[in-house]
Amino acid sequence: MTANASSSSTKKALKYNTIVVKIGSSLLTNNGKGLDRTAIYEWAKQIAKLHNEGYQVLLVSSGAVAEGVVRMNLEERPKKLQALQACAAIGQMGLIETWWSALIQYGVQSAQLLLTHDDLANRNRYLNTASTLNQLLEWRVLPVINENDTVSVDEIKFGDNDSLGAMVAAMVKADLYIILTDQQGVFTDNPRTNPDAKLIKTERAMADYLFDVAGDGGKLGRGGMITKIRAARLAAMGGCPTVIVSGSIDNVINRVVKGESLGTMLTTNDDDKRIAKKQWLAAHLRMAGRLVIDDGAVDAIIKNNKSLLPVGVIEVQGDFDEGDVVECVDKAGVRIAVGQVDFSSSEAKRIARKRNSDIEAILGENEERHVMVHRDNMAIIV
Ligand SMILES: Nc1ncnc2c1ncn2[C@@H]1O[C@H](COP(=O)(O)OP(=O)(O)O)[C@@H](O)[C@H]1O
Ligand SMILES: N[C@@H](CCC(=O)OP(=O)(O)O)C(=O)O
Repeated sequence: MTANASSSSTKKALKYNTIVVKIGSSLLTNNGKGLDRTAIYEWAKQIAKLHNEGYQVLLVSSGAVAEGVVRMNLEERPKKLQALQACAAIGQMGLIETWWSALIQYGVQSAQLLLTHDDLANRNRYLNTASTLNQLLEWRVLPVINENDTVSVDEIKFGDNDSLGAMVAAMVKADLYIILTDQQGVFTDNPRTNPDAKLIKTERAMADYLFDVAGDGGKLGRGGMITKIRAARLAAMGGCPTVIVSGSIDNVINRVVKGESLGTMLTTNDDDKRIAKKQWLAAHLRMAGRLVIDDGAVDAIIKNNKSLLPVGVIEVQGDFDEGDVVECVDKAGVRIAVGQVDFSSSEAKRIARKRNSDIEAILGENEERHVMVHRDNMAIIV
């Protein structure tokens, strides 16, 4: 991300440059009585301080539905999707108005971004979103992000803001993702039901046992600890560590950013990045296209852990861009792998079955790409 010129000298000394802070419904809402404005003003103060010190802070804020429920005097969170969406539309007004008023007190201008999963999965929309975010950060405007609940249905929704925050962290190459919640961090069991549960201070985001200890959320939030662990893994894929911590601790955001050990730190390293990427690919539901590959390519991928080269591609199906996730199937149509393709579908069609030495002649001089799907960007399925 582009740094603000005036703050670049400060930034060099900072441990973290770009930070995504996510605040969940269970914290933002005053025990079901609408937005906790006092708490929001307190977090705004902390965030503004970091922003004014030269950090790039992005905020992912839940709370729209919970605020909508209160504004409509409903007894409880509705079950029907359209009523939830309507509540979100009502509550989002209050949410963004509160954040704007709180941040502007400290001279921090803010902007609202409402995103869906599709906006980040579709390459064109991803690039548009990324360039808007870039422009806002360059102007030193603080993005306040929530899911676009109006258009979110199963297929295109994040379902929880924990993963939305992680995707944003990956997009801006954040160096820290902070999830504020209503517990001290991740415990060895749900602390609501087990008073003997112990706080986990630090762990690899990819540690599998975390899924065994993480349970569901409370009444107002939805995802619970499971979605936070999943989100930390998504962030890990981009090399970004996650801290899950209580939003009620005094000056918590600044203290975590300054390196104090609070809550649970979920770390990542290069190996974990690779594992997380492969898991993310394997979990991908919507394929942008399909590459039919020959037997030699199947062997190279499965037995020899090689990348897929254009020469092994028999047929290219679908309309996709460079970087999209496609499936690789054998001649019988059996899925062998999924991966991020290095060429658009129109380019891929022109170089299918061609040797690497022919690619420059087909796609133009100085063409440096020669791998259809790199093994680091591929998850083997069989
Ligand atoms: N192992 C665990 N450690 C901590 N909290 C847990 C654990 N398992 C389940 N939880 C639950 O997750 C809740 C936080 O998730 P959630 O209610 O979705 O909050 P938010 O609105 O902040 O996203 C906690 O209140 C707690 O009841
Ligand atoms: N977009 C929804 C977010 C719901 C949600 O995921 O909440 P949480 O699990 O508390 O972060 C809202 O603003 O109400």
